[in-house]
Amino acid sequence: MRKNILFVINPISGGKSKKRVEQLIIDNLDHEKYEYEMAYSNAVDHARKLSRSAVHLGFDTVAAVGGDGTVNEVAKGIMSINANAELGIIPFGSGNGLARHLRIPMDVKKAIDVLNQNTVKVIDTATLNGEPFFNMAGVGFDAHISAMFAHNKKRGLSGYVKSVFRELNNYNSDDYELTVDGKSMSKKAFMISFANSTQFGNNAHIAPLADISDGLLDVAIVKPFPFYQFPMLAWRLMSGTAHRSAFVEVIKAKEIKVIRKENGAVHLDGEPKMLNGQIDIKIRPLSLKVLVPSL
Ligand SMILES: Nc1ncnc2c1ncn2[C@@H]1O[C@H](COP(=O)(O)OP(=O)(O)OP(=O)(O)O)[C@@H](O)[C@H]1O
Repeated sequence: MRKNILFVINPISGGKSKKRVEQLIIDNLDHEKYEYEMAYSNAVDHARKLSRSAVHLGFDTVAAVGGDGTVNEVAKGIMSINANAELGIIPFGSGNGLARHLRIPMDVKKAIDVLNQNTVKVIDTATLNGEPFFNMAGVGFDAHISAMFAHNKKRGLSGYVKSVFRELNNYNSDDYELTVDGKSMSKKAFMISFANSTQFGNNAHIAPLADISDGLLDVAIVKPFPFYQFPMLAWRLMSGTAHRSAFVEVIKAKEIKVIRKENGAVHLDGEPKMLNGQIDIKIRPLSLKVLVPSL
C-alpha cells in the first residue's frame, strides 16, 4: 500500500528560492511508494499546524522542507498526534543541523531519494520548559545570537557569521547554577548547549560525541575564553574536536535544571525565546521516527 506524505515547505528558510522544489518532488519521488501533497507555511508555527492536521487525517509521513526551525515545528506537529508517524527532511535551511547529523544529503534530489529508501531511525527528542526541541537548545551566546539574528531579515550563513563577529566583543559570560541528573554545580559560562545531535548546523560540532539515540543529552559548557582563542575554538568546532578544548566541558545527562540570575534568551533549534530565570530540560528517549539514508 502506498504511504501518504505531506511536504511542508517553508518559503523563507535559508533565504533560498523554493521555486524548483515542487517540480523536483514530482520528478523524483517514487510514486509507487508515496501519494503526496504539498503545503507552504505562511507564518511562524504554521508548519506545526499543517503537520498536526495531516497526521490527524492519517498521513504516514510529513517532510519538512526547510531548516531546523521548520523541522522543529513539523516534528512537534507529528508528536502531538501520533508518535508513529514519520518525519522526513529536505534540508533547505541556513544550518540544517539535524539533517546534517543524520547524514541526509543537502542536495534536494538525493534527499528525496532518502524518502524513497524508506529507512526509519528512531531518535531521542527533548523538552525545555515543556517545549520540544530536536537538535539543540542553548543559553548564553548562541541564544543571544539567535535573538539578534531573528531581527535580521537576511537569513543564511553569511548573515549569521556577521552577527557572531559583531556580538563577540560585547558579550559577557553569565553565572549559572546547574543541577545535572541531581548533581549541583555552579558554572560561569560563555554559553551552554543542550545537544541531542553533535552540531549546531553547518558542521559546527559543539558536542562531537553526542549520540542521538542514547537517551542522553550532551551538556556542552563553554567557559569564558580570551578573545584571541576564538579562531582555535572555531577550528575545534569545525574539526569535531570541541570536547578536547580546555574551554569546553561536556557532561552527558537525562535531566538538567538551570538557574540564572536574570531573565534572558534561550534558543530551541535556533529559534529564540525569552524566558525567566529557571529552565528545565528533559530527554524523551527514542520518541520520534525519522527517515534517514540506508547504510
Ligand atoms: N511564510 C513564513 N513567513 C515567515 N516566517 C516563516 C514562514 N514560514 C515559516 N516561518 C518561520 O521561519 C523560521 C525559520 O525557518 P528555518 O529554521 O527552517 O530556517 P533557517 O533559520 O534559515 O534554517 P536553520 O534553522 O537550519 O538555520 C521558522 O521558525 C518558522 O516558524
